[in-house]
Amino acid sequence: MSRSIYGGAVFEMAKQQFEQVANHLQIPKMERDRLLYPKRAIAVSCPIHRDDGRTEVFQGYRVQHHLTLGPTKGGTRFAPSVDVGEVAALAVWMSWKCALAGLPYGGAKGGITVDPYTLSPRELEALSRRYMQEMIPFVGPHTDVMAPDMGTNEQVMAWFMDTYSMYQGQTINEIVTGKPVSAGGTLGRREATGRGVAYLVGRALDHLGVKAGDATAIVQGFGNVGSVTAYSLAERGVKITGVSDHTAAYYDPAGLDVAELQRHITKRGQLAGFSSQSTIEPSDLLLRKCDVLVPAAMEQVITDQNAPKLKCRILAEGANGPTTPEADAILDRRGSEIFVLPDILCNAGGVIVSYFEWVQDLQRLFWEEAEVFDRLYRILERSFQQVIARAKHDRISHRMAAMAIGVNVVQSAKRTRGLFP
Ligand SMILES: NC(=O)C1=CN([C@@H]2O[C@H](COP(=O)(O)OP(=O)(O)OC[C@H]3O[C@@H](n4cnc5c(N)ncnc54)[C@H](O)[C@@H]3O)[C@@H](O)[C@H]2O)C=CC1
Ligand SMILES: O=C(O)CCC(=O)C(=O)O
Repeated sequence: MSRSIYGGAVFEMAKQQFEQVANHLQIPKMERDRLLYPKRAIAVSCPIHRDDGRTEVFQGYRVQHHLTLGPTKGGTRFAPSVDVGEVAALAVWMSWKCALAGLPYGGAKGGITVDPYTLSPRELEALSRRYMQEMIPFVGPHTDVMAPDMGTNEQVMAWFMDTYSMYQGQTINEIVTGKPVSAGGTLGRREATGRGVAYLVGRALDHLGVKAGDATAIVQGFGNVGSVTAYSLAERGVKITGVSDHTAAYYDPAGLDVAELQRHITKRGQLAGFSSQSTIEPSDLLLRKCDVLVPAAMEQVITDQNAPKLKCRILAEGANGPTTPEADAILDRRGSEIFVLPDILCNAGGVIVSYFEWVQDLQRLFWEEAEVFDRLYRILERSFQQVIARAKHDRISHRMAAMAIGVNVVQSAKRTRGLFP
């Protein structure tokens, strides 16, 4: 690629990971740009009226990585960090994630550069609707299907679906996933990512011969992924000793009450103010001793600075891209000390159940919750087994194995369709 619009540390990280796996797979140089660089990137300006009467314009993006296997699929992030590079990296990771799980999708991701915590509910609705309105020419149930990510939720998905449907003159549920059940969503999507993380942690504990009832876990981020992961791990008997969000971090070796934490969040909207006794420095949280460490917030929180000091047995990546390549190299050197569940495997529960939601919407035929989770766990189990086997066979890390499987799927589909070069 001569010059690209994709810059920044997060895209560099996705690129570095891809180059490593491409070297391992001996992918010819001329094929690499085709696999890595996104098909399309859309940038839009979203003006809204603020509650104080001002007009403010927010920048929005959507990056569609490849359309080789079907429509593109991925979440929409509302966060101050959002830029085209971050969104592109997340779209690339979505592609490897969908391919590893065997879903008929390419990856996409979108977002708005905004701190959603500073918006009133009316402003959030106006911005969500304006963003979808601007995206209408570029998305569709068979082109690109959005879903939630950081800073967005079921309500935002309902506004997206409603805005798109109003412009089409009919209800089109299948334009987004992660909707409320009352607006054509599926049972289980809200919990899918966190329950998937907990399922895979259970499998990793089995692998290490550790009983869930003897294990402890620390979870960074207490939003959709973090809170459901904490809850589901606690249900499996794991003691939750640490949690954090963007406002506070708590650690108690005796265990924290996840239901209490959830009630506090529902009331206050943030973890701050939960307890004065167990409060600790957020940066310390990741370094506390535990069996399972779950980063479930931002990218690049496990770095070359803290990777040598991690005291966990399992690193379960609920977040996308929490571990930098430099940290990965350190974890590799630490060998079997830390069992890594890489992001594209660990947090795939969300997009897998999104796929189920899309299928149900297209068919207008809805499943029982038990069927959703039974099918989810079967796919996760297959992916887990494939990653473990590939890592062992090729003598590579779990991340490289997961990516190798995903990249191979996309590469072979491109070759078969004749889209290369
Ligand atoms: N929502 C989903 O279905 C999926 C989300 N993910 C990934 O999981 C991660 C979290 O996403 P969601 O839970 O959906 O977002 P969310 O918006 O529901 O929650 C994010 C959480 O992270 C916390 N947070 C933000 N900055 C932080 C910081 N500096 N330190 C500690 N906590 C911080 C927030 O306070 C909040 O508790 C992201 O990386 C996202 O891309 C991955 C797969 C699916
Ligand atoms: O549910 C989806 O379609 C995508 C979820 C997502 O954004 C992710 O897996 O990172």
